[in-house]
Amino acid sequence: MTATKGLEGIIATQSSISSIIDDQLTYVGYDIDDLAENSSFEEVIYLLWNQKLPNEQELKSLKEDLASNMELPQEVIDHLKSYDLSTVHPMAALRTAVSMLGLYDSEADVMEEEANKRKAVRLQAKIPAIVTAFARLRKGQEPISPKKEFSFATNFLYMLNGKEPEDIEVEAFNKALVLHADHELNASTFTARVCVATLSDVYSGVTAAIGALKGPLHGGANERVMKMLTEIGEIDNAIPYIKEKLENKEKIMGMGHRVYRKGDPRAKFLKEMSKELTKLTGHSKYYEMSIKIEDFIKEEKGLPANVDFYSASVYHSLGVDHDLFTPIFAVSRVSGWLAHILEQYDNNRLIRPRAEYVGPKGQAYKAIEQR
Ligand SMILES: CC(=O)SCCNC(=O)CCNC(=O)[C@H](O)C(C)(C)COP(=O)(O)OP(=O)(O)OC[C@H]1O[C@@H](n2cnc3c(N)ncnc32)[C@H](O)[C@@H]1OP(=O)(O)O
Ligand SMILES: O=C([O-])CC(=O)C(=O)O
Repeated sequence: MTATKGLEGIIATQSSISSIIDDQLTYVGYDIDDLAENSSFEEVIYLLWNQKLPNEQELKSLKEDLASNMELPQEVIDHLKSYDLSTVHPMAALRTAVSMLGLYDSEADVMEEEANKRKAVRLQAKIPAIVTAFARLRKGQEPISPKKEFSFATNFLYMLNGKEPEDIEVEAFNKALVLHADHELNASTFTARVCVATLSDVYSGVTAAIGALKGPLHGGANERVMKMLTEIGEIDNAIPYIKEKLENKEKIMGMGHRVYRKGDPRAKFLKEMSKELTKLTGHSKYYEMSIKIEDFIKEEKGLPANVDFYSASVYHSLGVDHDLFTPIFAVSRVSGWLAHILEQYDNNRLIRPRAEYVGPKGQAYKAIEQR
């Protein structure tokens, strides 16, 4: 038995949800380019959970279910208020609040398929409510209730900012949600599947996945991309800054990917949005800097930009606090986690790989006074 570091290239499960073949991403066989251009995030949620696109009635019903499940238990809001809001990272708050939601769901441990689907709707609806409630509470503002007539993307921006968003903001945010929704067996999705394969509950699976997404090598990279762009400050500083990082063997956030070698098909959409939105909001320098960094890293290291790279300047242009970038990733990716959790339950077997033992062998126990 020999271990493959980071399980690179290992096929760990079969799945009908999304695929990456020759650097192209599909959700249930639909090309991501097609979905990014045409679909609403709600359609994508339906697609991932049901392996088919919804008809008008099915979509209407899902939209109503989501909008009517966004209210949070008062206990969760009170709990958020009890944190030290000036220091707690929103991903840590989200991880804890999602775990807490399970305490107030009477079906939390009911393992029937229909009950799991109902919990999926509740989690998909309540995660944006947690993120926006946290964001408002730490600014001394009260959480805002969603509006039933609003789309998912509109409601998120409305609950965050307290005003109805512009069409261009909704369009960009909807597209970002579609692009981040699922990605085969990425680290957080794998975490969710490992967790529920023990027949643990949906809340445990999603809580575990949030923990995995939080790390800087995964979803946490988007916040760090913005930190990098802010530190660089001016376009002319970009290349010297990156050269120094590379000399110090530091990784450039938002660059590289375990699966994509030539390029991430989602990045072009985010790049285009970044160009448009940064221009509109007077933040073009972040787009210009990003281009320089992308070209330089491609040339020097042969590494492409990943989904986190241009999403940073997109969210910045939408006026989102930088530490909310990864929670926003979770708002979208939970749709994929839930699809994978349902798929795992549907054809479950405990996930339990082996380790190649490389430690010492044949040691004789010594009494403590002889060590
Ligand atoms: C939504 C997502 O999760 S997308 C990924 C988000 N993460 C990031 O953007 C963080 C930065 N990127 C990375 O750390 C990596 O590219 C990963 C973790 C995403 C993928 O990594 P892997 O394919 O496993 O590559 P690994 O980390 O083993 O690196 C292989 C080589 O490429 C280099 N490399 C990989 N990514 C980068 C990077 N972003 N900057 C500089 N060098 C890099 C490594 O230093 C290493 O070089 P070496 O062989 O000379 O030591
Ligand atoms: O797939 C991965 O390794 C990382 C990820 O989640 C993504 O790119 O969306």
